[in-house]
Amino acid sequence: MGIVLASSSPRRIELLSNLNLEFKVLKSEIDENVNNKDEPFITAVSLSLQKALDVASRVDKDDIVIGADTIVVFEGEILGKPNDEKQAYDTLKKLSGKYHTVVTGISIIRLSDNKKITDYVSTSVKMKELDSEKIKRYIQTKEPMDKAGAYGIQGYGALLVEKIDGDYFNVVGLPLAKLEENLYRHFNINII
Ligand SMILES: Cc1cn([C@H]2C[C@H](O)[C@@H](COP(=O)(O)OP(=O)(O)OP(=O)(O)O)O2)c(=O)[nH]c1=O
Repeated sequence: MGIVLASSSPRRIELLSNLNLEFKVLKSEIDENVNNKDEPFITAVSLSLQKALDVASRVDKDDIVIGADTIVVFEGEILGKPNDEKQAYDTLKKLSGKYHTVVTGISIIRLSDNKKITDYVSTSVKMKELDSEKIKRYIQTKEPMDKAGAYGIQGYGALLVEKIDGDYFNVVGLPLAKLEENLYRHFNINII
């Protein structure tokens, strides 16, 4: 029996490593199709479950598999990862000076006893007013490209954020306290 993180995200791997938990990493191969008709948290939870199920089918049935998906929601619309610099610019322009919500869905599953636990965490983030020059310079750092909402709060993106209300780690991509709560309650795993 082991723990498997169904993710290729270096942020998630690093966050989980900080807890001194032994785990393997396996990347899921699902298509991340976002359906804007569902409530955003349903999208995040559903994608996290698809990632966990995909990886669970390739590991030991006794393994506990963790999947996560982070989305950025602005005025009810999901803002995904930008496909190009123009999209990154448009996303950051939208977020400038306003509040948005970062939602991470998590799924923890074990096929041997058919346990499938899902949960999510929302964090409210207020961006500073960003002028066009600042946005362009930020895009030049290349940081926005692989990130939901076109920014990374853990990097230069920290300089764009005015304040947050909620779990910081959720914004980075893995709500550690909520994850630990579920690992303890449903799988009897005690980290500290
Ligand atoms: C808002 C925000 C997002 N992000 C990242 C977290 C996620 O990695 C990414 C959202 O994409 P995800 O699809 O959640 O994750 P991923 O494709 O990077 O990795 P995998 O599916 O293999 O687990 O955006 C930050 O790193 N910092 C931030 O401040």
